[in-house]
Amino acid sequence: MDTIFAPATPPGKSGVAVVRVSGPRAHEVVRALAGDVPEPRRASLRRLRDRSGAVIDEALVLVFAPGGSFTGEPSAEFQLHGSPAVVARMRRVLLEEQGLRLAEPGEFTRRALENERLDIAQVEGLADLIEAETELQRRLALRVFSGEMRQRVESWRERLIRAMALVEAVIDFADEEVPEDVSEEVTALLEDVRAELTREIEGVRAAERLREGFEVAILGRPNAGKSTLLNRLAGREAALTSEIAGTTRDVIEVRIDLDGLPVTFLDTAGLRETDDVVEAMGVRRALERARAADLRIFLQVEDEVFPELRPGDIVVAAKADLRDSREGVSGLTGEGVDRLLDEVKEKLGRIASLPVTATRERHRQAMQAAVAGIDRAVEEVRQGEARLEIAGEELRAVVASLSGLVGYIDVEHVLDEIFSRFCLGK
Ligand SMILES: Nc1nc2c(ncn2[C@@H]2O[C@H](COP(=O)(O)OP(=O)(O)OP(=O)(O)O)[C@@H](O)[C@H]2O)c(=O)[nH]1
Repeated sequence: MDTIFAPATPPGKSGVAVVRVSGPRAHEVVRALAGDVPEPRRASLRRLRDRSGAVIDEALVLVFAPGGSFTGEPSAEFQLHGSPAVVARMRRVLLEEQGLRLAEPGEFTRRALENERLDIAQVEGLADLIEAETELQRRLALRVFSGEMRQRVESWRERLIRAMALVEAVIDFADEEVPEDVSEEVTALLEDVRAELTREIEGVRAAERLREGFEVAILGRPNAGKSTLLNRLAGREAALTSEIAGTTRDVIEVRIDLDGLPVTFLDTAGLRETDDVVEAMGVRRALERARAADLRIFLQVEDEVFPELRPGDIVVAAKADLRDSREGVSGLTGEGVDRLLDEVKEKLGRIASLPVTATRERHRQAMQAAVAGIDRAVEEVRQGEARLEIAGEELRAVVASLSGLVGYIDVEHVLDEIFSRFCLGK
């Protein structure tokens, strides 16, 4: 096993730059640079020197014993002064004098997984945590990272195994007339697990939105004031506005942190029949994006109707500043914008508040397969004693598919997907 190292902090100037080292030779490297190996987990100030004795930097050194490190290996962290020159010097010493290898993106985490310090769902949570930009994303990622998936899988497994044991007891003692009717208890256990899985599956879409961001499309006639509203939301001139109808032709996106909800607002071409080929393409694209969006805001100029309107969408009067009633929203003056945002928050927040741990398509598929397997098992049990053996087989497959959610084995393709997005030093 190679001993690897990587800067854990981004390149550039900073107060402190952290360089991590992990692998069998980590402590030996600390001794070579710092003169001794400080007590594990105690921050110790040391003068780091290269082989010639020249000082590299004065740094805090943190040593971790194999059982108590992130990777599960002997490891160490050097907290250097955050200058590009210090980090470059350190890097050269570790590469050339100590013969270490620069870690690949995600390699520390991969080792943590291989040493069973983390399960695969936690690795997914960690990836999301590093990517988290908003408060709700952080909370969701932390829940997954903290190992909640493993707890749930464990509780499903226990009940499934109990059901399997009951089924097998009947099979084993078939000749001895032990079998009282177990089908009721088995079915109850299975229905229980099934209900929880279904709830998780229903939450995946919401969790995915939370991870990747919600889309809210702004729609309406040309000149309704869509671009002006978007710019108001963005706090900058993201979209061109003009008194000429048909100004916006492509979809313009603005990403906003709406009290923890990651929301992308889409400004779209005004909806109208047009002979202009390019504008018509814009209208078509607007409608496509609006269809896929999580929520649509229709800016209403008069009392036109919107065939694209769906339940839950928002219709709001445009250019409130020109109206006697002052109802609606005005991108120009900002009137009604907070009210509109509250409504958006309320609607998206409802989607985002489901208490799920399943956050990815991979989880959904495994759970869906488990539900299908449970359904087949329940059906076999219903068919009577002769079919119990098949029911048992089904349940074994269900357990396997749920174990895969947190499994340590068979995860290569999952890892490649996750680690391709990891940053260096994690
Ligand atoms: N009084 C008033 N004028 C507005 C408001 N919003 C937009 N306008 C004006 O209406 C005109 C059209 O605004 P845009 O924001 O470009 O409208 P749009 O819906 O994006 O138009 P298209 O890109 O053509 O679809 C511009 O002259 C704006 O200054 C508003 O809230 N109040």
